[in-house]
Formats: sequence, C-alpha cells, structure tokens
Amino acid sequence: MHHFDYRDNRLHAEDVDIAALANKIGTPFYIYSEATFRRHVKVFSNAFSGTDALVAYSVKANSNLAVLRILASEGTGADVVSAGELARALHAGIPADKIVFSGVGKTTEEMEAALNAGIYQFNVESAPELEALDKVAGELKKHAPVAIRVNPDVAAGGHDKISTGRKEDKFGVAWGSARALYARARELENIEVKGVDLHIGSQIADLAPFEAAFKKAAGLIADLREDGCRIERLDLGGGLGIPYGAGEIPPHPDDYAQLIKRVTAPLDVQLIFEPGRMIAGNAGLLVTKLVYVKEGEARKFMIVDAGMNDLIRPALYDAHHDIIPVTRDLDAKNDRYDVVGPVCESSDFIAKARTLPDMKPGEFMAIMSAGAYGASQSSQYNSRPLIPEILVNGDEYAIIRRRPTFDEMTALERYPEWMG
Ligand SMILES: Cc1ncc(COP(=O)(O)O)c(C=O)c1O
Ligand SMILES: N[C@@H](CCCC[NH3+])C(=O)O
Repeated sequence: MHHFDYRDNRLHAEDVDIAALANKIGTPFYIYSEATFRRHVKVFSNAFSGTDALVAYSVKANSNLAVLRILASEGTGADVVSAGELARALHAGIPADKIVFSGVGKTTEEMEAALNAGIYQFNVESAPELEALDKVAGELKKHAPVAIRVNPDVAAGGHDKISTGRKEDKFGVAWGSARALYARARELENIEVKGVDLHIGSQIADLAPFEAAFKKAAGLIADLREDGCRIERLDLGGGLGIPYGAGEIPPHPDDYAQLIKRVTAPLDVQLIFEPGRMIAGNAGLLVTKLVYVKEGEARKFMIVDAGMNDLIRPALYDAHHDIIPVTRDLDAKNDRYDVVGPVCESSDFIAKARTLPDMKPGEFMAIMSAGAYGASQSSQYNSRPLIPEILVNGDEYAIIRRRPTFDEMTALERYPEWMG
C-alpha cells in the first residue's frame, strides 16, 4: 500500500482521511507522510551501503523542524545554505559533524556561526570566499574544513532556472582555476583542504550529465593529488529527479549508486551526498479547496484557495504537479481547466489547460509531489499567512506548523515613533 492512496474513493495520507482533515482544519495546507520520508532516506542510504558515505539532506527542500527531526533520527546529516538553515538543523538534532555548508554568498557572520558549531565542511564557491573564511577562522583560532565547489560546465537539470553546473551559472569555481585555488588553499593557515564538491542541478532525469560531471571530478582529484593535495572526500551534491507525473521514470537511486561506485571506486574517498527533492518531494502534497469555477471566453478556470505564494514552482519553473480530487465523483465529466490561485498575478497558476473531472466549489483537490520546494519556498505575498503543515504517522496527525493569526503577522512591524 502506498502512503498516499485512495480508499473508498477518498484520498488518504497513510491512514488519515484527507477530506475529513480538510473539513476540520481548513485549507490550504501541506500534508506529509512520515513513513514516506523514512522510506526515501532508506532507499537512498541503502543504495550506498558498503561505501563510506554521508547523506547530508539538503535542508532547503523542506526545512520544517519536525521533518528535520525525522531525518536526524534516520542518521542523516544536513546540507545548509544559511545561518537560519544551520540553526534549524542543529535544533532538530542533526550533529554539527554531519553538516556541510554550501552557497555562493556566505557572510562572515554565517562563517562564524558554522565554525563555532563545528560543522563538517564548508563548500567554498570562490576565491574571495576562501580568503574570507581563512580570516574568520584565524580570528576564532579555528581551522575551517573545506571542499572547493567546482563548476564542471555540464548542462543538467529539469529547467534552465535549476541548472547550476554550466559555466554561465553563478555556482562553483571555474574549472580552469580550480587547481590554482587548491594551491592557494594549501597556503592558508586556517584552511584545511578536505575534498572536492560539485552540484550540477536539480530534477535531473537521466544519468548522463551526472556521469560526465563525476568523471571530470575524478580526474580533478587525480590532478590535485599529483599536486600534493590530500583529498579525502568527494561531495557529489544532490539533483536526482523524481516522478512528477505519469510516465516520468527518473533514474532509480540504485542505478545512480552503481554509476557512482564505478566512477569513484579507484579514488578511495568518503562520498557526501546532498539529496533534497528525492527525499521530500513525494513525501508531501498540498491540499486546496475549489472556491469558484469561472467560464472565461477563452478558458475555463478553477479558482482554488492555494496560490503561488504557497507553491511557486509552476509560476517559477512552469513545473508540472499532478492534481487529483480528494473525493472522487465517479460520474463527473472531464473538461480542460486552468487551475489558478487568488493572488493578483497572471503567473499565479497551478496548472494550465489540465484535464480534470468536474468539481463543485467547496470540494478539495490534492496538488501532488509538493513535499520539496513547496512550503520552503512559500511567502506571505498578498498578506496571505503561511499555511499549516501537517505530519501524518499511521492514523495520527500533528500540526507541525500552524497558521499564524493576522495579529502575529503584523507583530514584527512597528510604526516609527514620529508617526505617534
Ligand atoms: C548545493 C546544493 N546541494 C543540494 C541541492 C539539492 O538538490 P535536489 O533537491 O535536486 O536533490 C541543491 C539544490 O539544487 C543545491 O543547490
Ligand atoms: N527550488 C527548485 C530547485 C532548485 C533547488 C535549489 N538549488 C525547485 O523547486 O525545483
């Protein structure tokens, strides 16, 4: 049995009836399956069993504390990109010595926080960042463990906006300057060179770009060792795609692992992974309510109560999310609709020209595969409160983030004194 499935024509999350829950707590909300999170971590980790590997879950995919706590209990580390993510990972019980810190714009304050916490690795993305880290570490009388994130100039990823490993992308150190930067790192007193890092993009649907990039990384390690550099870790980032719709069959983690074992076996390095979407994406969905059906002259619209502020992926990346009614009306006819939210932007849509059964206002629909980059990319645009997140475990559920009141939403702002 799946962790999200229909029983008696009603959608369940594990053993919780989603329609009943929606009636009780109101929509929209995200709902996650604890069992699915645990299963995904195991599938990924098991693929690398027998190798020295650290799975550092990419917190940006879903940074809810309860989610991080589940992953901590499965023994994963964390890939963080801000002091906020670092604080959340530590709060949830992820040990500092399993945390890697990525990102092109780490501030000195963030470096300090991470050095004081004693993280496992900084993934350094530029020459000036390396110099800054050396300085901050020196001031704190600490040594910063470093991998340099290299840009292998390989195109990958489900969309132009989520590709990170081409030379036009802002990420990583240009391939041609990597060796020189490692040489510089070795001169710096407060930097300890540990490894090589790369991350080429997200929602990658085939193994070829991984293979191309990982082979280049293996070659670089050989070159660096020739230069006398001790390289003991290889961080391969995240990026493994997931199915968002019928017929999409991204590589299985086992096949990804086979490829990696083949390419990296001769290197004798610890492997680090930063999977995000693969762990969280299909562990959650977004439940929304149909508010109105509107017949335009060119299109029919289903207007729902979740907007682009709640789930920005369609607006930002033209991303596809399957949509299914939470309670099935078996007699319903099919028609094509644009499913749109209430936000005042033309880009506020969840699906365009989607074939869906007729539904009546007040009925619920599930936006599938929304566990990754859903809640974590949401905003309060149009002064819409961040929506609740629910975690299901068997027939129990818990509200792991509640809807703020409007008073709470305004509590952080103040009128300046001169306004009286
Ligand atoms: C540095 C880094 N690591 C890991 C990830 C996680 O990627 P994914 O969710 O595709 O596994 C990202 C996001 O693309 C990233 O930028
Ligand atoms: N946020 C993106 C992926 C980019 C991940 C961050 N590097 C998405 O929803 O697909």
